[in-house]
Amino acid sequence: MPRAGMLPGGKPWHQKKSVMKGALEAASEFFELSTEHKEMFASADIQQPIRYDTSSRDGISTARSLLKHYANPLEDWVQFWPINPPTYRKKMGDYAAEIQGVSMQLMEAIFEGLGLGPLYLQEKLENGVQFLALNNYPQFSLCGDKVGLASHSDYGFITILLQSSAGLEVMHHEDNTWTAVPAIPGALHVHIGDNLEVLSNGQLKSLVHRAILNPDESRISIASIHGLSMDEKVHCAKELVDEKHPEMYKESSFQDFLDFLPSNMNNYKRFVESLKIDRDE
Ligand SMILES: O=C(O)CCC(=O)C(=O)O
Ligand SMILES: [Fe+2]
Repeated sequence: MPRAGMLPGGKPWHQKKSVMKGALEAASEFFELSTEHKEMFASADIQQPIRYDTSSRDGISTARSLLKHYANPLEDWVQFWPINPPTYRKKMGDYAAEIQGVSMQLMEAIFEGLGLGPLYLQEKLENGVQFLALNNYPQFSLCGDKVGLASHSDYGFITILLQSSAGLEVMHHEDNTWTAVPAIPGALHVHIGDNLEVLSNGQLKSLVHRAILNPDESRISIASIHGLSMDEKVHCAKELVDEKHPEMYKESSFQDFLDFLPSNMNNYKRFVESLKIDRDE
C-alpha cells in the first residue's frame, strides 16, 4: 500500500503536486495562445495525430475548446505535440509520464480486486494507449448552455482527471441523478471506462459523467485515458466467465470505438451498451 503522503508511483506528494500544477499551466497557456492566434494553430503547430478543435454557437464561443493527443510511449508522440508555449512539451510530458505510472499502480489494485492478480495485462497496459484530452471551458454566462460537455462514458479502462476548478459531475447508476465532484487542489479524480466493464464481465460499471460550466471562472480539465493498444480487442476475462456468469459483452478495440462514434453515439448513452449480448433471444 502507498504510504501516507505518497501516491503510487514513488514521487513524494509535493513533487507530484508541482507536476500537476505544471500541466494545468501548460494547458492554460496553450489555450490562451490558441485563442489569440487561431491561424498559427490551424497550420504548422498542430499536426496529425493531434487534434485541436473549438466549437461555437451562433458565432459566440460558448462551448469548450479541446486538444487531444497520445502520450504513451512519450518518445513516440511528443514530436507531434504543440511547440508553443515552449514549456508545453516538458510540463505536459512530465505529467503524462507520472500519470501513466499512477495508472499502472491503480490497474494492479483493480485487477487484484477482481481476483485476476496484480500482473494481469501488465505488459499490454505498459505498451497501451494513453490518450490526453485537454478541455478548456468558458465561464458560465446566463445566455449560454450550462453543460460544457454532454454526458458520456469514456472508452479505455480508467480515466484519471485533473480539473482546475469544479465542473465535473458524475451520474449515479441507481437513479440517474448527478453529483458534483469537488475540485480539491492537488487531487485527481479516477473513473472507470467501458473497457473495464467488459473485462470485468459487468462486475464494474463505466461511469457516466459530464462537465458543467463554472459560474465564477473559466475552467480547464485534463483527462488521461488508459487502455490497450489501438487494435487490441478487449473481451470479458475468461477467469470471470462460467456457467453462472455467461459472457455479457462482445469484444471490441479502441479502433472499433472510434469507428463507431460518429454515427452511433446518439443511440446509446454509453458505447458499452452497444456491446451487450442479448441473452433473451
Ligand atoms: O471536463 C471534465 O471534467 C470532463 C472531461 C471528460 O469527460 C473527457 O474529456 O472525457
Ligand atoms: Fe469523459
